[in-house]
Amino acid sequence: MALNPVLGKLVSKRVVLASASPRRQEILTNVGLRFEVVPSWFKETLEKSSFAAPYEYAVETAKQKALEVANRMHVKHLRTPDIVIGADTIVSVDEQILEKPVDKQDAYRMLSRLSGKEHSVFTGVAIIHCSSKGNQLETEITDFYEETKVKFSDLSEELLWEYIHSGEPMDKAGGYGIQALGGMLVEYVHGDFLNVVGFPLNHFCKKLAELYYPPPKHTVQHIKHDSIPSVDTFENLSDGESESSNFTEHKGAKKLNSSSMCPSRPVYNCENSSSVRTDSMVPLGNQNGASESAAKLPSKIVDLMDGFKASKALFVASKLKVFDYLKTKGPLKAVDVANEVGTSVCGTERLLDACVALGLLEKTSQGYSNTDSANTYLTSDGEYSLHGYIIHSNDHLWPLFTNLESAVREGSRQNHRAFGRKAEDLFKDYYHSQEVKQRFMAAMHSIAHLTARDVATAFDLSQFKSTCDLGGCTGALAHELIQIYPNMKVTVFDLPEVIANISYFQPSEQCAAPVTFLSGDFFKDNLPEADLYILSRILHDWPDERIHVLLSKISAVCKPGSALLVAEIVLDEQKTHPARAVLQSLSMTEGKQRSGSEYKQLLEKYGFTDVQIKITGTLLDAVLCFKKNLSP
Ligand SMILES: O=c1[nH]cc([C@@H]2O[C@H](COP(=O)(O)OP(=O)(O)OP(=O)(O)O)[C@@H](O)[C@H]2O)c(=O)[nH]1
Repeated sequence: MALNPVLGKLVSKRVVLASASPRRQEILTNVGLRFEVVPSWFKETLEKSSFAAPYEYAVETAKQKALEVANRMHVKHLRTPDIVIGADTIVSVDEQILEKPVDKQDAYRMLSRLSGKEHSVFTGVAIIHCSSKGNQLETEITDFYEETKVKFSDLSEELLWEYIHSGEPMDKAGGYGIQALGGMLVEYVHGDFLNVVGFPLNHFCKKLAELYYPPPKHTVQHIKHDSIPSVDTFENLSDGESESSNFTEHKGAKKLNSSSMCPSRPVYNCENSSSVRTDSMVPLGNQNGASESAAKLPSKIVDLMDGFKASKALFVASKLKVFDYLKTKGPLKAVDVANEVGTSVCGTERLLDACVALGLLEKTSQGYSNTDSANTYLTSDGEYSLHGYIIHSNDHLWPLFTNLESAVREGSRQNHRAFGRKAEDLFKDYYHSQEVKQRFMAAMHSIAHLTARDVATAFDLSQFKSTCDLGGCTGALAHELIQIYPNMKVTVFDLPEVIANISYFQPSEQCAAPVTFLSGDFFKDNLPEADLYILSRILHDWPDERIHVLLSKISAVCKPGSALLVAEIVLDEQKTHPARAVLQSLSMTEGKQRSGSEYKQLLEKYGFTDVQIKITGTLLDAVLCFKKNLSP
């Protein structure tokens, strides 16, 4: 399925997501959908026992959430949205519906019920197309649901309470978040993972494709608005239901006026996870008079045009420590954030709204708060904080990239233009100013910490008893190695100026076998003895002459059978992917990014054999090679 054209159909429309769920916002933002967030005020209080099946409850709740927002926006004389999307996620186990726990005891009740069993997660979704006729809101509703089966392991009391005390269960259906710590409870998932997280993206795209690219006319089964629905799509409407506006909706499955907002017993059967109304809909592409042959929006190019604004919004919010304040004090109104960070209220409000649009923050009537990923990655003390690298990107890379045109024209680094200092002084700069040095170390630490597990586990390194991480900076990778290979002794070898500043970055709990830090210059000084040497994110930075010095030294000190692990982004053979590596090259360091065959060739030149390359699919790939045994 070509996704972009489907989502592209929504580009010119005012799309509203009637949900406060940061996960839903993130899932839709990630695929490039542009939308406003207007959380629904609909209370999830429909009588569960009146629904024949749990998914009917989820679909009806999703619909009522979306209708409440559509109606509110219309009544308030705001511009009526074109499309409102509502969703509701529930867990069903032993014929019970579980929603979000109200407190820790409730979370305990839910999780212990799920322990050791398979359950179903249903997300109901409603897509409401709105239009205004006179003063009346008219809506066309498409709804569907998706089911995913999830099985939990047996959960011990201790694990259960530890998980509950993490706070994660509280805003999540069934009391767990499969995308985070809750993932550890799960034995298997059958079906759409994102459906469990809160939004069945795949089914949603298929639904949009059905709506916007209907099958050729002769295959469409038109249902006349006044026709009697067929028995397999509608349940008996006569059991006590009057012919209310809801009845009209279900009978005709088309137009609703705004008075049909009240939830009432569902009267239709949404079997087969697809709305009974869909087939009867007019192809929407033609509704606003928009021609099908109109130029398709080049969403990728539009995103690239806006990309720098998005990056800068992230950088500025990070620099102002917005995410830190919101983590400890949120939700906060724009004026409170402005007071905390000492900025203008109007500027801050725009910045915060931009962060919401980018999926970094969420906005509710109480104010702005962090999304889960902002707490993890954007706060300066987040578990996998990228704060250091973001500040480095703003303060160092941004000025360099501002001069990219000159860099390309001249084929050289632009430090002199960006910072008034020559490129050769780069490292002197880093280590002479305490502030710049710490910023640089924080940047290196954040990436090293985030990638440490991928690098440490790319190959089984348990055979190596001693490892030396050359240029290992704060020891983020070294600490991870010790965690994974408890028998390994790890030394970090780096410049004295670096080693003098590592204390801030050490993990709080003391590891049983601590990392050894040794000062030295790997171009000049003797290297410590080790079975395994590591060069993580080093080679791409240096010119060939320096690499020659370094690899010759490592090769000389390596005993036969010892190994070298190189962690870098490995380019494809065309040297155009991954984009991160190619874009990094634009900063015009004297070093270069290499393909797998180039690394192989380079390492073999220095006496290493059996070169194995592991493309991890994450931020860093790994290359392992062994020092050749001497010929007999
Ligand atoms: O594994 C996961 N399961 C569920 C979730 C999140 O749980 C909630 C479900 O609640 P609901 O559908 O009622 O949605 P709300 O968050 O209340 O937002 P609305 O404004 O749309 O009502 C949902 O946020 C899921 O994302 C999860 O994160 N992981």
